[in-house]
Amino acid sequence: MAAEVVVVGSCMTDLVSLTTRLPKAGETILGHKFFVGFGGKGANQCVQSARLGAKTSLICKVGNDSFGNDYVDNLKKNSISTAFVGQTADAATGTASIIVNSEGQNVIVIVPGANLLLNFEDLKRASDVICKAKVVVCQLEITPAVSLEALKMARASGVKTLFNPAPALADLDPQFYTYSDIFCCNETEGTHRTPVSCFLNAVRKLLCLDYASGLAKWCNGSHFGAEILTGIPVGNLEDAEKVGRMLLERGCKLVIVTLGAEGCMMISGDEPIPKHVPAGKVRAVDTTGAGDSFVGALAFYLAYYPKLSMEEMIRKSNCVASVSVQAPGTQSSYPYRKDLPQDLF
Ligand SMILES: Nc1ncnc2c1ncn2[C@@H]1O[C@H](COP(=O)(O)OP(=O)(O)OP(=O)(O)O)[C@@H](O)[C@H]1O
Ligand SMILES: [K+]
Repeated sequence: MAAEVVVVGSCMTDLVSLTTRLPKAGETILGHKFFVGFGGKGANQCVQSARLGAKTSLICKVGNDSFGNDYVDNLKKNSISTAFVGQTADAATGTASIIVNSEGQNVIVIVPGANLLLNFEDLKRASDVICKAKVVVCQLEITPAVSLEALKMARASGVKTLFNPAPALADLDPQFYTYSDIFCCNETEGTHRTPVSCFLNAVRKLLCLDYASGLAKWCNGSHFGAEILTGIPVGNLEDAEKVGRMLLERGCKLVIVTLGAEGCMMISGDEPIPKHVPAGKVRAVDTTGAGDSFVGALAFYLAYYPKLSMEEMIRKSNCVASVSVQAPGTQSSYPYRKDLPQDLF
């Protein structure tokens, strides 16, 4: 049976070492803890969608190495089709190597590796699954031209396209706006949290195994945002509305700006008056990966509950993402359908 939600995107292995201080150039120091986690925006979003019950397929590329093998196992454990997960001998599985000291400072090296080898040929091979999907979801952690091509293939078959422009590119190809049915970006870092507070929350929960990819994005400044796309810093709802209008003018049909604890702002050509869809009040322990939880949930609702209003889909996706912020880590914090209030389904 065809997958209803198809994600074309990244897989990253997070390699995290905790030390008391950061090493100087040429120095060797001892760390006190090491852990490995599963990350990458494409995989994260696909995992959240699958955990809500969506039939999913991830189109991605990992290395022909132990990290790649482990990642394929992780996807299978989440009931995701790996029919179009390529393994290449030409690059290693994408990694984020992160060293964090006890003050929360870090050094990070991201090697996208195999993610950047996902190519047009791979999409062609998967064209049947892309064209039969209900929703195709893309981000920017693979070669942007490949994401754009996937959106075009989906659009040509009348498949709904959900695009999450993360991490942000200042010079995003304008075709991304016109080929996105739903363009879902976050605000730029607001006052509701900082990378360091986000990180400290995560470290307090040392049991977490896979927060690092998200952390890496916060800390290396590649965290995408409405601000990077439009030049407008989003500090409040009005700013978010301005950003939404600007993105609509660039050709998007519907724009969602996620606002952390404040939920989301949505605006569309059909409903040009911006609408705030608040999230419920929860005690957040680690917001890492919330954006991917939201996008994965939205893809699920678009595919399985197409008759719901967009506002209702966003409200439900807010509920799912707000559960993820109450647990440490990224994929490890994503809820399963059985653990959620059944009125979400
Ligand atoms: N503190 C919070 N309380 C409740 N819900 C939250 C909170 N933080 C995030 N969320 C939910 O998660 C969604 C996405 O959050 P956010 O806007 O922070 O995305 P993001 O910046 O892409 O996150 P990240 O980069 O950490 O994955 C929000 O729209 C909301 O539904
Ligand atoms: K989390």
